[in-house]
Amino acid sequence: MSNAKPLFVGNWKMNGFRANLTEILNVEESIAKTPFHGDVVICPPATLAALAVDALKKSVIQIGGQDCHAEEAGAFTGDISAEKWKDLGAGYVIVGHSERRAYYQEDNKAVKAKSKAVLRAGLVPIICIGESLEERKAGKTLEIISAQIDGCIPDEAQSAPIAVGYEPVWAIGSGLTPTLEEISEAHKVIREALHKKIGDKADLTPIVYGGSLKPSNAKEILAILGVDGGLVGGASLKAVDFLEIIRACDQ
Ligand SMILES: O=C(CO)COP(=O)(O)O
Repeated sequence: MSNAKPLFVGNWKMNGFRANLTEILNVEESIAKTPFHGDVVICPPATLAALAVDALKKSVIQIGGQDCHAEEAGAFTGDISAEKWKDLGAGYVIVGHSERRAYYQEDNKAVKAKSKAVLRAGLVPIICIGESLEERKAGKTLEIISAQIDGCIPDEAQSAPIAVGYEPVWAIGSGLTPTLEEISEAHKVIREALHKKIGDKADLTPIVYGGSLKPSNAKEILAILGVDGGLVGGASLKAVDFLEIIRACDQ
């Protein structure tokens, strides 16, 4: 942890059906009772987002988008702008996820434009960064993640809240995670790079870890200084597992 408010994000990706929302509702009460003073966000597929906002209206769980278009509106078939997420009642939007970078060729410049759009709409961007396996093997991890922070964080972040997700690409969905020392080192470097971009506000910005985070490894990873929560994929689809990860946070 750092001085930032803890944040847990369940990124369902292109998974889940209505039934999964019912499951979340069933454990929502437990999340509310958990002695944890952070934010909990679920980012379901767009088809479930409106249902999720309604179902979770009175709950402590907020809804987020998984991506957005950089423009406010227009002829962009299939896309969703940050303003649409805001209109729906979402509080957050994930931008720059490695799957978007890999499958839709989104580079740091595109991620910066999307981050700007989310801030323009008055929402919190969860800006994702992380090295590939090749970059880690070549000893370039710290250099890459610093450059991603430098390239993705817009000036507007100096005066509005953001969150950063550190997700080593090779750890996503693989069951593999970096060592605790490697995670600690990465978060330290990310915070330093953030300082250069947004000054002391970096100390209050949640930097969350993602990549094969699950109930069995959550406690040790969340105990690392500078890890302010989790960005959870697979394990967030099982509400009880997501709850257990949140409970592993010592706040
Ligand atoms: O990509 C992720 C969350 O955005 C992490 O996915 P997993 O938790 O399934 O590894």
